[in-house]
Amino acid sequence: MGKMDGKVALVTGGGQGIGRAIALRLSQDGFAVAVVDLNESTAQSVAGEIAKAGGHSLALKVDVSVRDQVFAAVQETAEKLGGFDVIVNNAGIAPSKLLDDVTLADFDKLFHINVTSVLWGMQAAAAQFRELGHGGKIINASSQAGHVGNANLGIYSATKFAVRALTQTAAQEYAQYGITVNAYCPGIVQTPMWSGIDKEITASKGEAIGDATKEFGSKIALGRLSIPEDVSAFVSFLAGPDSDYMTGQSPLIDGGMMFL
Ligand SMILES: NC(=O)C1=CN([C@@H]2O[C@H](COP(=O)(O)OP(=O)(O)OC[C@H]3O[C@@H](n4cnc5c(N)ncnc54)[C@H](O)[C@@H]3O)[C@@H](O)[C@H]2O)C=CC1
Ligand SMILES: CC(=O)C(C)=O
Repeated sequence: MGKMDGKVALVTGGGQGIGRAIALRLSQDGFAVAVVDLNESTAQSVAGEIAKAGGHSLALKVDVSVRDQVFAAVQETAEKLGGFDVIVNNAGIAPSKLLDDVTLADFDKLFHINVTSVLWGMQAAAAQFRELGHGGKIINASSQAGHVGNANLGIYSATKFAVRALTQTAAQEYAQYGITVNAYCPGIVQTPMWSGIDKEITASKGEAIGDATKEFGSKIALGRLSIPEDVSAFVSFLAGPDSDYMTGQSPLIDGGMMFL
């Protein structure tokens, strides 16, 4: 078993991609893990992987943009897994569009799923930590696109800047309760989300599928795209005791893409 035996974590968007890797890694670390996703079957499949490897898990179908559903998921997790110590607000979407083409419906959908959800997750986790009488860790998904505006992904970038703002504010407001709040900011991670972005951007420019990946990829100092496990290793650090003196931070895990 792992260093975090007896602790409980909830991971949103845990059914695939980065969230799946985080759920599996936190389980390896010893956490009991609630795998939360809008897609019930992928959440169940990841919970099944955890159980097969000898861990404890729970799959929950939740739309993270709906406050009551997020609060109910945190409560159910605490009751069924026997505590609550870490939330990873990872779920997100990344449709690409030029700014000129963005509608109010596009804007609202992106902000509700990528930002409002993080607010609900932080509120629900902080309330649960206080009810249980201890501190905890809140970990949010931002992006390199939360440090620099990305062409074709303008509103997505705005949501990820907003996640950094919420992370900094929550770190200040929740420190008095022993709660730390940090974010992770990956570059390109090879997941279904990134494949979708490449397809949309290349189609809009009349390029071949894969060209957007080549263009972004050529800027990575370490010479390779990242995989979900590059991110989950960092989230493991944020979820464990070695990050206890860190709060309000949103570091890049981008292979050196941002300083080139
Ligand atoms: N893949 C990449 O290159 C990067 C991703 N990120 C961020 O990392 C996070 C995870 O990304 P990926 O794993 O690549 O995405 P993905 O699209 O592969 O997986 C996202 C998961 O979130 C779930 N989800 C979407 N909307 C939901 C909702 N309303 N309620 C509950 N679950 C919902 C989906 O069903 C899916 O399982 C996102 O916040 C993303 O913005 C950040 C930087 C780079
Ligand atoms: C999707 C995303 O956040 C990227 C490519 O940084």
